[in-house]
Amino acid sequence: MRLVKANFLVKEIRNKNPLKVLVRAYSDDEIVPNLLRGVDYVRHPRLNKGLAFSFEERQVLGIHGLLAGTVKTQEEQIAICKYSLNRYKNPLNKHLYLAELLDTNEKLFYELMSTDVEKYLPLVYTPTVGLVCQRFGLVYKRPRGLFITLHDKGKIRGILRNWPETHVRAICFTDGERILGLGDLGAYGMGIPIGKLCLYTALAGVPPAHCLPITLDVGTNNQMLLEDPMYIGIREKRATGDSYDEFIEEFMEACVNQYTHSILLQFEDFALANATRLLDRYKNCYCTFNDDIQGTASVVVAGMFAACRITKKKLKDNIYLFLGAGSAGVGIANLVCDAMVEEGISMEEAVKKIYMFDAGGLLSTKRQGGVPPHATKFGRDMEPTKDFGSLVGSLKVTCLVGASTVGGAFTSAILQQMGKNTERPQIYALSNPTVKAECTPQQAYDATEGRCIYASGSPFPPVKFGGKTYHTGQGNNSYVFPGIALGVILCHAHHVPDSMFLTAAKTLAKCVTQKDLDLGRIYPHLNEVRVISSKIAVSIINRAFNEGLAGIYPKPENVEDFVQKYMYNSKYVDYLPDRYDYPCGDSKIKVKTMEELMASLTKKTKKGRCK
Ligand SMILES: NC(=O)C1=CN([C@@H]2O[C@H](COP(=O)(O)OP(=O)(O)OC[C@H]3O[C@@H](n4cnc5c(N)ncnc54)[C@H](OP(=O)(O)O)[C@@H]3O)[C@@H](O)[C@H]2O)C=CC1
Ligand SMILES: CC(=O)C(=O)O
Ligand SMILES: [Mg+2]
Repeated sequence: MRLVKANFLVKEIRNKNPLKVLVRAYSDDEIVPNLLRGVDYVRHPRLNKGLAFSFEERQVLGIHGLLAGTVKTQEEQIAICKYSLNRYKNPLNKHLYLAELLDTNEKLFYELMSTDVEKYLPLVYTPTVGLVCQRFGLVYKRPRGLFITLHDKGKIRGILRNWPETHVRAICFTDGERILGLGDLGAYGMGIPIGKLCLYTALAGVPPAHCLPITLDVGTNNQMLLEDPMYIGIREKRATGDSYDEFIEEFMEACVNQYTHSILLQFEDFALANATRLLDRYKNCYCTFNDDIQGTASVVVAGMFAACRITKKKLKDNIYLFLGAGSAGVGIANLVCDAMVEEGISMEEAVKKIYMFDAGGLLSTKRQGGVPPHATKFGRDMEPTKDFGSLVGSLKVTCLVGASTVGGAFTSAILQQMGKNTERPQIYALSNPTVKAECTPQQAYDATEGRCIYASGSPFPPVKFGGKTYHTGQGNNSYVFPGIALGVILCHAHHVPDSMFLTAAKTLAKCVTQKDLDLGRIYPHLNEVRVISSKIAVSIINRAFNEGLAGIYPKPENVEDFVQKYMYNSKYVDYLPDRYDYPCGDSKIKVKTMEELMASLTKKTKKGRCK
């Protein structure tokens, strides 16, 4: 929501004092709050500017005296925020400071984020968000999203109506069962949709008012939480079977009924048993995607495309071994196959280049219990094995992908073997948060004589090797899901097919510069991500029109402009534009300066026309 124009309606002038006015604020796309008093501009995080209200604004809004006698620019305020943040040593405290800022001054929060995304992202997202979720009972202060519990069955639409924003365009929701690599955190998982949607705005400029975080509280099987006095969710074992499915079904329908069929529904951090099943059920009838399956696939394939420029090979020239054959692992494997098919080999040939491992060992058709249904495509007709390390050597793996939640699983022996298999081994340690990473970049560089191409799900400090410093990149879906969402929202896409994730991967890979590659990263600098998101959005909109999936007509003449115009601007708005159109009684006052405004108001009040 951008306040482009603020029209002030005189509602009441008490004691003939034209400065005490009640005002009504309009925006370009909605009447924000219907009737605001001046003080609401200070109290409402969306409108608040702190000490940046000019003296004129303070007079007109009747807030003079509520603020200290100095006017500070947004830039000066940012400097104070940075100073305050630096004083906290603990990331959780830094997060709490930022959350407080968001709750009091939304624009200042997003403007601060925009000054250094690389620095602030880890505080609102992984790894700190993992800690936030684990402590959510302590962190929780005020509603930043909706909790819908199993006991609300039959009333979900009514709960959606309670959300105060009317222009919701995207919902990110979790049932809290697989929060990062931390497992079942039940209602404490709320930190994830809040964090993800914060990135919609910070990384892709989707207006905050258009985003709704939701936790579907269906219970938890985490005994520690069930016994935790601070736990904020329902104290029941997780619902399963029909009870769970009916609940999800009602939720999906309620969202569409409340916000129309073009509402974007992002599944986040569902456990494997539900993630693929629900995506398959809903992807062709709702505008929906699963970030862990599809978003992750997109970012990893982008990294692989960029890595091709280093290895001088194609995707089809690699042998891939995955540790973890869950939502992320199988999602990536499927998209890599699609990309290899585009390189000219058959799907059958592509699948043969991929080997997958889960907790039960190699996905072998001969193993006891067979291959899980979501991964049957990757079942191998090989002897079962649980010896991951030996497979790395015997298969001559060139690309190692970790999405297992097992921190340190890529031992130095495994990494050394990767260095023997190929000149430039690719190592993706994707599990989050940091402690769950399959290896650190330093370990990967040390074990491969600095020859590896590395990416991790969570950020790591720079690597020192052979007298050089490398800045490895973050293979995290945050590079793609905000931009994809931006495109989908803008063109009212009917669905979000896998092809869109491949499109996003190609767009992201093109943004990687030679300088990035030289620095050791296969992703662009995070501080570029807003521009990248807008490029991804453009490519998604073009794809939606090409595939007949766009819900708007006609196609905008200039898609870049179309995207830019929508994107949220975190700079403060001047609430007193230089020409007021000031309805008063049955006539309008047209003035250019504050002095003219005051003079006109006083004149009209004396005549008794503006009571
Ligand atoms: N970087 C990024 O952008 C993203 C990172 N992730 C991270 O990836 C990790 C996995 O996520 P996701 O796929 O959704 O989770 P899932 O629960 O769907 O899958 C986990 C997989 O890891 C396997 N696994 C567990 N323990 C072992 C073990 N000891 N040895 C081998 N395999 C094992 C599981 O096997 P089994 O089923 O047999 O138990 C399963 O196949 C998480 O840490 C998550 O944070 C996820 C999405 C995005
Ligand atoms: C990044 C992400 O989505 C996850 O770790 O689940
Ligand atoms: Mg996730």
